[in-house]
Amino acid sequence: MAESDASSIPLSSPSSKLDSPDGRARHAPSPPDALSSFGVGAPRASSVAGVTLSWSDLTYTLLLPAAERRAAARAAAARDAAAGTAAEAGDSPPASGGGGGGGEPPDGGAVGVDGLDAAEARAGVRHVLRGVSGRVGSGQVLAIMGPSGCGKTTLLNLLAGRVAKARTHVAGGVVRVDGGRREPGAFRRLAAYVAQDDVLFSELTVREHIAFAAGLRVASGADVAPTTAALLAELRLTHVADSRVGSPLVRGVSGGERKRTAIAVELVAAPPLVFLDEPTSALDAANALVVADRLAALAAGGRAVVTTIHQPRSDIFDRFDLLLLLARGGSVAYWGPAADVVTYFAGLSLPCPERVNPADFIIDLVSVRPPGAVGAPGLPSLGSSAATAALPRRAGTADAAALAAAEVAAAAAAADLTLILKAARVQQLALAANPDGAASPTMATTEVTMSPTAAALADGDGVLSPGGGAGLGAWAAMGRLLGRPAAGSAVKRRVRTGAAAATTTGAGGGVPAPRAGSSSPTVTLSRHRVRSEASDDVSAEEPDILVPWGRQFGTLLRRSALLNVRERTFNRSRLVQALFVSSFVGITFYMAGASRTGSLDDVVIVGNVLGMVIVSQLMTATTGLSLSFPAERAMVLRERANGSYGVSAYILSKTLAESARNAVFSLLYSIIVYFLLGLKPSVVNFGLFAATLLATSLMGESVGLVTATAVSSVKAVAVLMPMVVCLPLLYSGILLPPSDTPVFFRWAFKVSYVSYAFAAVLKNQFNGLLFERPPFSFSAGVMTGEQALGVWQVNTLSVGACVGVVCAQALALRLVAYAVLRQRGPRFDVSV
Ligand SMILES: Nc1ncnc2c1ncn2[C@@H]1O[C@H](COP(=O)(O)OP(=O)(O)OP(=O)(O)O)[C@@H](O)[C@H]1O
Repeated sequence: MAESDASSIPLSSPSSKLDSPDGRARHAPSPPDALSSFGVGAPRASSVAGVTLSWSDLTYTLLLPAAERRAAARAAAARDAAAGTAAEAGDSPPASGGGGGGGEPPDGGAVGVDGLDAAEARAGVRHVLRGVSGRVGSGQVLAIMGPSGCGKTTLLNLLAGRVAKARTHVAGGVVRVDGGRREPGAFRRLAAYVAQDDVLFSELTVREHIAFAAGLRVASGADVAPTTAALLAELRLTHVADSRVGSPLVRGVSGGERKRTAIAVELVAAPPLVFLDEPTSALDAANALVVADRLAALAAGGRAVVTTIHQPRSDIFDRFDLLLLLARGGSVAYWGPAADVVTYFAGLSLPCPERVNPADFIIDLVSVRPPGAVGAPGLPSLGSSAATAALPRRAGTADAAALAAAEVAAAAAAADLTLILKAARVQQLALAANPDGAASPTMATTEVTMSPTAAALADGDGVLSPGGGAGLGAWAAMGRLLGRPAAGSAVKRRVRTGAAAATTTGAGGGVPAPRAGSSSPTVTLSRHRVRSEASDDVSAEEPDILVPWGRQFGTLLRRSALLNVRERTFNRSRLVQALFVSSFVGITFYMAGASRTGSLDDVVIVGNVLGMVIVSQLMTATTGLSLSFPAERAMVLRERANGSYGVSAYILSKTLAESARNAVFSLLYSIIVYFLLGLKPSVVNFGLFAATLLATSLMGESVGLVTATAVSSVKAVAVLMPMVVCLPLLYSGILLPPSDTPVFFRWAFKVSYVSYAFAAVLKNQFNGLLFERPPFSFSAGVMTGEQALGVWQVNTLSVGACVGVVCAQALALRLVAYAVLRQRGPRFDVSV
């Protein structure tokens, strides 16, 4: 895309929020730059570097899956057919001017009742964002608002560089930092991203969360404590600093404190840009207000804050400096000072009734869609209505803004909300594209006359509806909301229009047209696959990590160890498992290993018991990690996305911490089983037995880790788990020897990790034993333990070698987990 510099975007109307009604410090007078034309958010004395984020013409288009494409095409065809029927019946409203009938709307702004317009349906795409421009600077809080599904999160993610890599979408437009294109790695150091769902460890305290995050991201270790203390104070968390965060099942800090902890954790590296997705969702009013206050305080500290928010209370809305209001379909309905939005819509003959929360009012405005909205049969499209058809068009000149302004008035005269919002957007784009417009964003007022039809519509008397009947209620409600005069009366309205155009001169004016050869992504829809060329531009690198590997490893090891100690329920379960299973096995087969009669039964029983010991160790370790890791995966993704550490530091620290915990429980289990079973009374043999069980645990955990990293669904992991344990068990020799297995499966004994662990415990027990008589014959004499091992046909390796193979396999699987985690790591589309 030919890059237009959004930093030159002039703003629609000046206002000042220097003195807030509640006396809170808001904004110092701003220098006369483009931002200051909003009259808000001048840079303040701050602890972080100042930054300006600007974006222009952002688009986000979903490439529909084949089934959805077919359904959408069928719906479009049905609409076309209905439109043809209606046109033949002379059913179109007079103002349509041929623009309806399901024809492709200009500007891509039309959205049908099912969320897709006809053009989108035919193209097999869905526009989520359409040409969104804006700007935010240090000291400002920008709220992105709009109805559910309008693209708020998508826009936030685009701005934050957090749109996940996928071939199912195409992003277009340009985002700039301080006027220049952003470099993904560097940008992630500038920007904090607080997701809607808090990803925190329930067992850690608020202070520990911040301190560990600081340990991983603050360049000097000596700064960790002061950074933690400062953030606790800044986010008003000092009073709960040493409280556990908790979870839905374990009571911890309040929802607001939890959210503020999640914010604090992201702020440890003092990023000048903060992105938050719905930070007040799921909070009660009081907590939501505290969070909003903290966002204002963050801005007051010199940060630029961008947040999505659904329908804030008026006192929360008051904390916002800038507002970007998205309408259904991802078009901009308003962009400018939050304080001016009510005036702005009032100027478009859409006044906010008294005692109505402005946030509710504007969301209702952009949420209500009349029946058969633009693009549906019989409705006019912008630029084709009779009211605007005669307007002069001089493409590429500053008249575009004048034209847009006139269209606003025409739309208001037609009382067509969709057209009003759309025309207003075009007008804003026209102003935005005019580099000289900063000097002249003033709005003039124009008298327009509402037709009786329009007035009737506005009155919501239930008689007339633009779509010809269905969905009257929405318009009636809108009429009541607007409190318009009675039907049939021609009413003079003062409509604010973009007179800026009259004073706008110079190149660059006009609505930005699609640019040939621009960076707008190419979308190729083929029968078999959907491909986006732009989406190949993906950040595959680890974001730059701020601290050295040693500190990453040390901090993660301490955190893992602390978490292991704090996981009381899990630890108790493991203790119960170790005590009970070992005790029951040991008591049931008491002193079985001490028998030297050489009876076949005795030998087989000892082998079976040892096999069961191995399997129980394996199952405990495998299921434990595979079911606990998915919760941690979200944390790993979040922390890797913000450049906290690399996968190697994570895997190694996790392995060491888990091994230490395993060693404790494994040793306990080994002691009880070994002595109750009466296995060989030798320290060396006990050591080898305990080492085999520990290696088996590590192997089990490795299997669980690989499965849990490769498969994201916990249910799928639970289903796969028996397979990854049972198949190696099948070819271990515990159930049947290799000679009784089909020839083509015998190789499996050579790779089955269970077979090596089993061989190790068997050899450890039987090697060197002497039985009174051979177990398999009635002949007299002495039989050796080595001969007894023939029952299971185990391999010829030594005990130590078998343990070594299990450890090597465990290590290899950790490397696989490393590779999978790296490959599955955060990968973002950085095409804008
Ligand atoms: N990767 C994707 N795959 C499928 N649909 C997507 C994808 N990204 C966005 N969408 C769709 O785009 C639309 C906008 O989504 P988005 O999450 O941005 O909306 P939102 O305004 O934040 O909604 P809400 O307020 O409900 O969270 C939704 O209809 C969503 O389903």
